[in-house]
Amino acid sequence: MRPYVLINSAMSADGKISSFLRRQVRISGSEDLLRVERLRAESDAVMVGLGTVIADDPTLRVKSEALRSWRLERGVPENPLRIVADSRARTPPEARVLGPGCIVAVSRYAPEDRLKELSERCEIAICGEDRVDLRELLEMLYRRGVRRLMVEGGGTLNWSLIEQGLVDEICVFVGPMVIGGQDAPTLVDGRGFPENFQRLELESAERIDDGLLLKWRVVRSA
Ligand SMILES: NC(=O)C1=CN([C@@H]2O[C@H](COP(=O)(O)OP(=O)(O)OC[C@H]3O[C@@H](n4cnc5c(N)ncnc54)[C@H](OP(=O)(O)O)[C@@H]3O)[C@@H](O)[C@H]2O)C=CC1
Ligand SMILES: Nc1nc(O)c(N)c(N[C@@H]2O[C@H](COP(=O)(O)O)[C@@H](O)[C@H]2O)n1
Repeated sequence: MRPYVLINSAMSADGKISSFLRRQVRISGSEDLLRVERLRAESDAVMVGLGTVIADDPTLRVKSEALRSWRLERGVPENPLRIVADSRARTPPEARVLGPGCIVAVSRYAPEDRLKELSERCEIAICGEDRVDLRELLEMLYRRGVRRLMVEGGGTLNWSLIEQGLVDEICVFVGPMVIGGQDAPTLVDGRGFPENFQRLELESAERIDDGLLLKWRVVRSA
């Protein structure tokens, strides 16, 4: 058993989630950021890959005091669990995502000294031989009570999850800009499907913040 998995992302009109500099680009408008904040608050855990930690240094916490109180009233911690997929335990010790409530998922390939240092700042979960085994990780999270997992990118992690059939829903805010660049990260990177592309079913399309919020359901092949 695994949690319900929702990818949330913001991309430019040309499908980029950042520029070729791979630094955080503000694509969402204020209304979309509020929506993302609510999605975080409604999730049991929020996950990113190491690439996003290095590029964006996200907190992955719920910033709104009202939403944190809303969670507490429901008997859950102020913030969802924060998960980083990081096969070789390269998360910088000063990364803002670390601290109580953070799990760094590593592979058995992760060096002992890095694990020792990181384990002072977060919980470590070992899943997979040379790369984080995402299915194993999701099953472990389910056993720990995670029923709804929000994935906040980037394109490499999104690809692995989609390729392995581990995603249920994709929410994308398409912002009013062109970023361009053949090396700029896109919503889904990785190797890509040569054929038999992952099919999606459009659930809704809504105009917000001078952009478009698209919600897609991932179609399971029979
Ligand atoms: N606009 C938006 O909504 C968002 C934009 N971004 C942007 O995306 C860019 C970062 O993208 P990207 O580098 O792809 O980052 P990811 O967050 O996808 O992290 C990728 C890394 O995760 C690690 N990882 C561990 N296990 C796996 C696995 N099974 N499958 C895939 N990856 C795994 C890998 O490192 P290792 O092999 O060492 O484990 C991999 O290099 C930045 O520019 C950031 O600003 C990011 C999030 C949202
Ligand atoms: N929804 C959304 N819109 C954008 O324009 C973005 N650049 C991102 N990036 C994601 O948001 C995370 C920031 O997290 P914190 O607010 O610092 O906790 C970042 O890591 C990306 O996942 N998202």
